[in-house]
This record gives sequence, C-alpha cells and structure tokens, in this order.
Amino acid sequence: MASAPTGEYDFDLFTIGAGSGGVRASRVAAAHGAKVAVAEEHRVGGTCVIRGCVPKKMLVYGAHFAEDLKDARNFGWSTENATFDWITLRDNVLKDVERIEGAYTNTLESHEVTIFKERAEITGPHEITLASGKVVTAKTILIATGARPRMPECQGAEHAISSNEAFHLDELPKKIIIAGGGYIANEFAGIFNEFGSEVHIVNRGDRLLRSYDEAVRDRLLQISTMKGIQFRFNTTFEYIKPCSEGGYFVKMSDCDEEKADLVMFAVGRVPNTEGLGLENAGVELGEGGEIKVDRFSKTNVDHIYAVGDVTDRVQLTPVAIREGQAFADSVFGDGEPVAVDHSCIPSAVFSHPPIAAVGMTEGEAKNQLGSVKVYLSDFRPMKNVLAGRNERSLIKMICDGDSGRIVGIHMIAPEAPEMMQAAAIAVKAGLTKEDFDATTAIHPTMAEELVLMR
Ligand SMILES: Cc1cc2nc3c(=O)[nH]c(=O)nc-3n(C[C@H](O)[C@H](O)[C@H](O)COP(=O)(O)OP(=O)(O)OC[C@H]3O[C@@H](n4cnc5c(N)ncnc54)[C@H](O)[C@@H]3O)c2cc1C
Repeated sequence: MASAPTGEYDFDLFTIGAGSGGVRASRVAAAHGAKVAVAEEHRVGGTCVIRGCVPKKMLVYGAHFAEDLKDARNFGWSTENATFDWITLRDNVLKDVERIEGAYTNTLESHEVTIFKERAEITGPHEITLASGKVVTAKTILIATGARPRMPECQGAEHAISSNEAFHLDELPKKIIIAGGGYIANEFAGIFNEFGSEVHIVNRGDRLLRSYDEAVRDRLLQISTMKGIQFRFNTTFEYIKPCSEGGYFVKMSDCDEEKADLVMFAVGRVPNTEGLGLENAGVELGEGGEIKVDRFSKTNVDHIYAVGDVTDRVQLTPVAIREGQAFADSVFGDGEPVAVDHSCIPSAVFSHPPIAAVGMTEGEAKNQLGSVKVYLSDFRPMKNVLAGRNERSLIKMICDGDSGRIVGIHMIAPEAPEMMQAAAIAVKAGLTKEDFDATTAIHPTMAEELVLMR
C-alpha cells in the first residue's frame, strides 16, 4: 500500500476537509514525506473544534455553575449576588475556538501542508477543482468532509436553528423547543435549562438515546424532568411560523399551536457527499449517502479513501482521528497497513448529569451471549447529599455469565465520562469482574463503586 512521491501529480495526497480526520491524516502523511494539500470550505478544525465537541463542552462547563452556585449554599458559601452574562461566555468560547483553529492551522503549515481555504470538488479520477477555479491533481485523494445537521422537511423548517447556530446566539431564548432525542438534543437541553430557558424536548420516537442502556436512559429522563425539562414523545412537527412580536408559532402533532422563542433541530447528521463530484471518479455510496469503505478506509476506487463522519461508521472525533492516522500510516508509512478496530468504543453524553458507556447494553448482551450477569450500583453521590440535591447516580456492569469477562459498563453520574475512560481500557483488554474485585478502592470516590459492586 506504500505510495512514493511521484512527479506525475501536483500532490501525493489531496485531502478534502480539514476537520478531525482530515487534519490528522494530512499531518501524518506529510510527516511520512508525502507532498500534501488540504481544502477546507469553512474553518480549519472542522465540526469538533468550530461547532461541536469543544465549544459545546465549554458551554456545559458554563452551564454547570448554575447548579454549583445553588449547591454551594449548603457548603457555607453565600452566592446571592451571582449573575450570569451569556454574551461574556459566548464571546470567550468563540475566542478560544479561534485560538484552537490557529493551532490546527499552524500544525498543518509546520508540516508543509498546502492549505486551500475554499471548497473542493472531484472533477476526474485524480483531479480536484477548487471553488476559485484552480485545478490540481493528486495521486491519492482522501475525502474527510464530515457530516451536517439533518433538517426535517416540515413547513417553516428554515426558521429553526441547528447546533451550528446555537453557539452564536445574541440572546438566550426564554423558551426553546428542541427536536430530537439523541446526544446533541440532550446536551443542549441541559445547557439551556441551566441558563434558565424553558426547555421542551420533542421526540418523534418513544425514547431518548436509543443506543444507550435502558437503565441510564431512564435515569436521565427522570433527573432531567426533575430539573424542569419537559419531554414529549411520539410527536412530530407540522409547521413553524414567525410571530410578528418575535419568536415563532409552532404546531406539533400532539397539541394546538404554541409559542417559542427558538426552535432547534437535533435530529441526526447527514454525511457530506452532495456536490463532491464523487460520480466523476466512480466512488460508491451507501443507502444513507455515506461513502462505503473497507477496513482500511479505502473506497471502491483504489486511490480514493474516506475517513470520519462521511463514512458514517461511528460519528465521533477520536474515531475520525484514528481512521485518519491509520490511513496515513497505511498509505504513506513503511509498515503494514493498519485497520481501525471499531469495537468497544467508549462514548459520553454531556447531559446534566452526564452519561458514559462502553460495550454492550444489557439488552444486547442478553441477545448475543448465552448467560449474562448484571451488577448495579444505585447511589446518591456524597456531594449531592450535602448539597441537598436528590439525584441518584447509577453504575451498571454487564458480564459474560460463563467467563466473568466484562462486556459493558454504563454510568450516569457526575464525572461519568472521566471515570469511563479508564474503565474502558479494562473492558477493551478483556478483564473480568474478578480483576475489578481484586483492585483496591480509592476512597471516598464515586469511581470506587466500580470495584465494590457485588
Ligand atoms: C454539536 C456537536 C457536538 C459534538 N460533540 C462531540 C463530542 O463530545 N465528542 C465526540 O467525539 N464527537 C462529538 N461530535 C462529533 C464530532 O464533531 C465529529 O465526529 C467529528 O468532527 C468528525 O470529524 P470529521 O473529520 O469526519 O469531519 P468534520 O470535523 O466535520 O470535518 C469536515 C470538514 O470538511 C469540510 N468540508 C466539507 N465539504 C467540503 C468540500 N467539498 N470542500 C472543502 N471542505 C469541505 C467541512 O467544512 C468541515 O470542516 C459532536 C458533533 C456536534 C455537531
């Protein structure tokens, strides 16, 4: 699979999209000695840095102070005069995003990767045409164009925002209706709720966070409801109409028209393959418009690869980065080709409180394994007790009943994602419940529940 620089093409590698996958692949390929160019139509850093994980997590931190300030009273602090200014937080977040964008750009430039800040389209098997009209050729092409928010086809959908716009609001809505039930919907519901908005989650289906274990999903629903978030299931949007005094009239299938200041759609993400010129190179797509690839991220065309969300394998930043790294090492490195292992990928929902998970849910384990043993710890964290906060956490461990091997861990608890990263190593390594039992607890922590479950 190794590809030596040739004089035949302008570049050894042309990457379309400078997001998580594209930046990693371009930098590593260049470090292997390839002559690399990357095109980016929006901003270097892609979804994660500019309008995804990074600014979202900063808003989660910002929102958490609302709860911390309330809790602080029982710890002896007086916080009566605390106020919150959205514009300060928004602008500080956007400034930091700019800083990270600069760091990504510097990394590419220091590896001598040529950056075209414009849209690119494939116009021939080895040919790319840029929005400016410039035409370049490359021996290998990498498509790393990510995905975009899905906007449903309801009347007036253009009046709704997606997560892209949520980071730029000039004011916080008094009332927001969020369509969706996935991680982005739940994360923004938590954020807006803590900032004082009235939040409604409207879901077409009958449950939240489908791929997560039922016990943690139910607990999130219970706690979110307690915090004031209102949920509607099996409900669809009929229309959204601007209202002359500002805001919108929204008609949903289960009610009369009602008013909201903002409507946000968080109903999934669509791979960015439209208008890319894939037909000009004969690249095959799957049913959802995603690019079909093999274990090495190679499309059906030998010299064209795709990584990250555009392939719709697992739409997470660390996965896109791994796929980009593996592609660059395989095609431009000296070693054997590397395939990314997509099993046992840990994930988190930065809801309020957060969820984290790795491996099989109880339902999946029961379907796939002969016998299953489930351990559960349902507890009120020490900090919540003193704060007078009646929120219980849950840690659930799923084991293969025959071997004792842990096949899944699921948590909803403050700092669950931080605990999960370490636990996921154990699950990936195939450790058993006995290995956990043999480990001494760190006391007093929430994570000690992991080694104390009986
Ligand atoms: C609100 C939100 C929160 C998220 N939170 C998390 C999280 O907490 N943890 C996590 O792991 N993941 C999270 N994600 C998902 C994560 O952002 C993506 O999985 C990741 O960014 C995918 O990387 P990528 O390289 O495939 O695509 P992207 O990062 O989307 O990069 C693709 C780039 O290609 C560019 N592009 C597209 N078409 C063209 C073209 N024709 N020419 C030139 N450029 C083009 C785009 O402008 C974009 O910059 C979140 C996503 C969202 C939307």
